Amino acid sequence: MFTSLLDDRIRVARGSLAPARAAELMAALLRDTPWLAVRYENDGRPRELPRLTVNYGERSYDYSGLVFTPLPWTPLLAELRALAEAAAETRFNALIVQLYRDGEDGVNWHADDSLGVGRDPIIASLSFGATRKFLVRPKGAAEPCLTLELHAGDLLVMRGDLQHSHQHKVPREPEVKAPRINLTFRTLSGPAPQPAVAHASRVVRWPEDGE
Ligand SMILES: O=C(O)CCC(=O)C(=O)O
Ligand SMILES: [Fe+2]
Repeated sequence: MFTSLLDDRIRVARGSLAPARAAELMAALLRDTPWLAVRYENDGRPRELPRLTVNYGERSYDYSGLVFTPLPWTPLLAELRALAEAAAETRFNALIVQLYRDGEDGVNWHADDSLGVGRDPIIASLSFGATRKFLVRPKGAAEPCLTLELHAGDLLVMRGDLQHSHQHKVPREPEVKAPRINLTFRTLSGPAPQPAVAHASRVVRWPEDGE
C-alpha cells in the first residue's frame, strides 16, 4: 500500500521494511559501506559535500559535474534493489548510498535530472536510521509545497515529470543527533558522464575511530 502525492509524481510506502529489519540493515550499512567524503573546489575554495556518499551498480553517476565510479553490487544491496524494483515496477542499474551523519548534513534543493537518467526518471529511495524531513517545491518557487518525514523503512518513489516540475531537499535539522542512511535507486543509460568538476575524494571511516 502506498500514498500517492502531487498527482502521483510521488508515492510513499510507509514501513516497507519492518522496524527490526530496518534497524538491522542500518547497522550493516554503517559497518560495511566504504564511505566517501566528496571534496572538490568551487571558485578556488575547497568544499566538501555535507554528507558521505557512495555509488554502486553498473553505471557511473554524476552530480553537479562530479562523476563517481561505482562499486559492484553487494548481496545485501542487490536484495534491496529487488525490493525497490518490485515497488517501483521498473529495473534499476545504479544506486547512490548517502549517509547524513547527523542533522548538520543534508542535501540542498535540486532535481535529479542529469542526462543519464532519461526524460521522466523513476527513482526509488529507501530510508534508514533517523527520521528526516524531505521537502518538495515547484521549480521557481521559494517555499515547499510538500513536507514529508521519512522514517526508517519508508520507501519513496519519484516518478512522472517530477524532476522537471519540482525540486527536492533534505534540510539541515541541527537538533537531530543520530545518523540517517538513504539509498536511491536509478536507471542510467546513454554515454558515460564526463566530469566537469575534478574531485579529490577519499574513503573515510565513520564514526571516526579516534586514530
Ligand atoms: O536523502 C534523501 O531522502 C534524498 C536524497 C536525494 O535527493 C538524492 O540522492 O538525490
Ligand atoms: Fe535527489
